[in-house]
Amino acid sequence: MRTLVVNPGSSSLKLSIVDGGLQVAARTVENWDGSPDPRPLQDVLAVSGPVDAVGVRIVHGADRDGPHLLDDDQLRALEELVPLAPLHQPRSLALARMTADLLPGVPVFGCFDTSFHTGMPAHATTYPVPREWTERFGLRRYGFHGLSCAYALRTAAGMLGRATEELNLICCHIGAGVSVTAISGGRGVDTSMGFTPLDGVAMATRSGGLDPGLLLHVLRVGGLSTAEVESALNYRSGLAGMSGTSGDVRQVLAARAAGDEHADLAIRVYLHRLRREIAAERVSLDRLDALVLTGGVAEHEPALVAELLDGLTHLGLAVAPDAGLGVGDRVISPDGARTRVLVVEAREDVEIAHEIDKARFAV
Ligand SMILES: Nc1ncnc2c1ncn2[C@@H]1O[C@H](COP(=O)(O)OP(=O)(O)O)[C@@H](O)[C@H]1O
Ligand SMILES: CC(=O)OP(=O)(O)O
Ligand SMILES: [Mg+2]
Repeated sequence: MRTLVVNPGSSSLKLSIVDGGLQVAARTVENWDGSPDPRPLQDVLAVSGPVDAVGVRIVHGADRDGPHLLDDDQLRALEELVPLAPLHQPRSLALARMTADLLPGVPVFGCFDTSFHTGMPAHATTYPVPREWTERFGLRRYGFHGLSCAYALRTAAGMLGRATEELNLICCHIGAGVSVTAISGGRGVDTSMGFTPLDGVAMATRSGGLDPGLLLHVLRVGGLSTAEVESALNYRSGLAGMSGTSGDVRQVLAARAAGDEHADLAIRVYLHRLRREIAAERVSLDRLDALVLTGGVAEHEPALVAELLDGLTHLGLAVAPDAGLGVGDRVISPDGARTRVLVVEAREDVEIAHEIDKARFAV
């Protein structure tokens, strides 16, 4: 079965045609401004020819477990989640509508970042706020990057020769969005992103978790509107906000190498928060088999990965001295290490096509 996968991230639009688990055509728009332009879709379809299904990555699916056919009712229901993922949800829904128009008669499925985390225990999903708020506002930790985690888990299991259900992993997705997830029994058991993908560690342009008192202070003394605060936390924080350079790790690293002290501090904060979160996720696992690093930064910045791991030796994590030279999915921990460290290419496209194949076969 041939599937067109549409993956709108916060910094890029990734289009991929997957057939039998393999990518047969692809098109990536880097530094994507979010405009729903049909041309990249038309280009990739011109290369691949007809497709049997479309899979759209949708970041917020609330408690939806597995792919859903995106009919008008589903799209309307998913529209209600826009305020909980303002960077992603509108883009995904616009693209779902556009592909349905471009490919009449081809089923369009939504596959959700949240599905992998729907089995999280209540002690990980519940916020310590008045119970009345939890019920009235539907507050809970959802977790995101679940399609990436599911693919990383399947790949790690293959690399380590173990069944997915028996592996205990920490998966760090380090792209424009960054998250850390504890995985056990084939599912997420705790994760750094929360009710929204703004929580957790520092990201390219997002702040990650903050002291709620800090936000109250800024609102009280700064006279800022909700929209101004939302925009600052989503687009002008994280690496971009701290460095004043860019949210792109490549540019911040270049500025640091040129002696820029703000870029240097930004990288130190970014790594410190990642290490803190990795240590925090460790408490949800009775044993850690492997740390899996995935996403554009993990895949392409071996020196930064080595710097990250340098501060994690107390968790039994280390990188082999010659690890930086590898490409593709690889083990980077030293030979014989009890806890392995893996770098796995983020392939949400392959995972989405896999989920749709499974769902259609089950019908
Ligand atoms: N050689 C590289 N190619 C692409 N991205 C890179 C490279 N080196 C570092 N990166 C980082 O990876 C980030 C993109 O990661 P990716 O997982 O593709 O993001 P997303 O899917 O969240 O848009 C870029 O912002 C950049 O900082
Ligand atoms: C959930 C999320 O942050 O996704 P991305 O990294 O693609 O922006
Ligand atoms: Mg991504």
